[in-house]
Amino acid sequence: MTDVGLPLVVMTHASPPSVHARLEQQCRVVTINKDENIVPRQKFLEAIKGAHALFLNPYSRVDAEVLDTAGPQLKVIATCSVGLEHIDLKECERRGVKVGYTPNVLDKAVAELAVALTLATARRLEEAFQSVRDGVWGTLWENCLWMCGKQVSGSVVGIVGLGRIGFETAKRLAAFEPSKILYCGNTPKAYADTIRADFVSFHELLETSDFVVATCSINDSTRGLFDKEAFKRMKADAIFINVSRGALVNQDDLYEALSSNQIGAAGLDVTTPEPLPPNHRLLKLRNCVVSPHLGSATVRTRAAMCDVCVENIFAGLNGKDLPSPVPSAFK
Ligand SMILES: O=C(O)C(=O)CO
Repeated sequence: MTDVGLPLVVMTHASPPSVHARLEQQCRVVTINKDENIVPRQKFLEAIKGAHALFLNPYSRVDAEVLDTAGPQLKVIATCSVGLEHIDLKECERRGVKVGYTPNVLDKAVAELAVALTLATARRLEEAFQSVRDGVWGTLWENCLWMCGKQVSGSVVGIVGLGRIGFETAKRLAAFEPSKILYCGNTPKAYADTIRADFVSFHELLETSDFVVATCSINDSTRGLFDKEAFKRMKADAIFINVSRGALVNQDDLYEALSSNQIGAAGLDVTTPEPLPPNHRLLKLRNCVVSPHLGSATVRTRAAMCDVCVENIFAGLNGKDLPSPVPSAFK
């Protein structure tokens, strides 16, 4: 049987075999890049010509050029992410191309990573592992403050943006018995009462928290939120964690704050750019830990995200409403 009459789905990345198999029941599937994280732009443009659906990772920018290149038969774009800043949503809407994304299914995985990064940064785990490899473990207890870090219990935890991911993160950190949980954002949230979190201003949160955890989404009002001014307001031993987007942070200001010990340490799962070049000056700092944007990177969560994408693609190709559409408020 020939599959030439089937709609063409172009995927930017490899996915679990079961996801492929489901798509192949109804579509022709082309995977652009099976090995590398980020598809080079030219390769992406070449591959999408004639596509009816795009199945994207969040590193593939969709703009007018992409939509022109794909052609007018393009019906649906399914991004395997909750972040949408790589897609020109207005341009898609203008052309009648539906866009679906993957909220909800990744909240818990990102929250677990936020907790892991918080603990790894607070307990200096990267330095600690390295000290064992370097054979300097022997100094332990010659100085009882050797390799000492901070603990969450008894500390003030501040969550910037108590949305779905922020709430899941706060719930998990609550189990460590912080003295207080604070949060800030546009409006107080009723569900914050279940973890006894207090709504405060951004400035009060910065000035009071021992741990400042950024989980808010990126938009015009949060871009560059963590700048020189913000770091100046934080406590001298504050720990800053970012699992949202690198663009929330002015990285030069963060570097200054960390290298001058204006704040204690930072744990970043997101940076600008991504990947962060291995010789970047942030990576030379003892008090900065960086993971390679692993928030949703568990086998189960990635499979769930891919499943949502498949459902969005099938619905879009069949002219139906997407089960997980981008809300019109985001456009
Ligand atoms: O889905 C996204 O946008 C993420 O960044 C998850 O880590």
